[in-house]
Amino acid sequence: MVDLLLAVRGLNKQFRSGTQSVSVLSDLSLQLGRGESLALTGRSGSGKSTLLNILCGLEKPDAGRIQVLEEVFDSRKPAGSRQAEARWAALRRRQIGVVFQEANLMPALSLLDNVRLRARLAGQADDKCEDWMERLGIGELADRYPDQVSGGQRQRAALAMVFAMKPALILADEPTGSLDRHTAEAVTRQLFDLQARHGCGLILATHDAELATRCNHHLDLGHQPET
Ligand SMILES: Nc1ncnc2c1ncn2[C@@H]1O[C@H](COP(=O)(O)OP(=O)(O)OP(=O)(O)O)[C@@H](O)[C@H]1O
Repeated sequence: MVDLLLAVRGLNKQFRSGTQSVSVLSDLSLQLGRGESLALTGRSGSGKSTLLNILCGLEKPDAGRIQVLEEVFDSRKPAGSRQAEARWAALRRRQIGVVFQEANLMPALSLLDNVRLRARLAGQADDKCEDWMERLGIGELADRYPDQVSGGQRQRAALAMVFAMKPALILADEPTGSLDRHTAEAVTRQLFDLQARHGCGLILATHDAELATRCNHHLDLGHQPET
């Protein structure tokens, strides 16, 4: 039996703008085991990024229950919101690695120091950071600062940060979205290779149908109601 990493039940999320209410996620449930991968697909605006944000605690659902490892967040039994935020922050520091569209790099640190910092914050050794950067094809850019490299290179640095922290779960929003085909293929290989070696879970949002077929599971958010 697969060891469960993530279990989501009855997730609902609406956004309100003025008098209008837009339902983005409606009664959504999913499960992910250790070592499993899930592709989130769906038209633009179908809620992929919103779901990823909820799964790492950066966005609050209106209703639903989320279990990540041993931590449970249940809208019916709201703990103090500060306490819940602290538990989410601890998960993001050590267990959940996020690669979002806007790479989260510290502008005052070189790419390598960004990766090293991420490893240390997660309680990992930082001696493999240069190696991760090499494997992602940005080894030569180690001493550059985030504003001295391209968007795709920043995205790969963000991936190196996630690899260095050795999380239990990786959440990636269009991880190859700004890369050319050749680089995207190399980065994808590293991502799946890491996942297989460390047995972590992977959820990725993508518009790339071929990338989605490489995952164990596939969830199409396109059918979610719009209003
Ligand atoms: N803070 C917000 N306030 C109001 N509406 C929002 C907010 N964030 C997202 N939305 C809306 O929620 C819907 C889902 O957005 P989301 O970014 O999750 O979609 P997506 O599937 O990731 O899109 P894409 O493929 O274009 O990245 C969209 O209609 C978006 O406009």
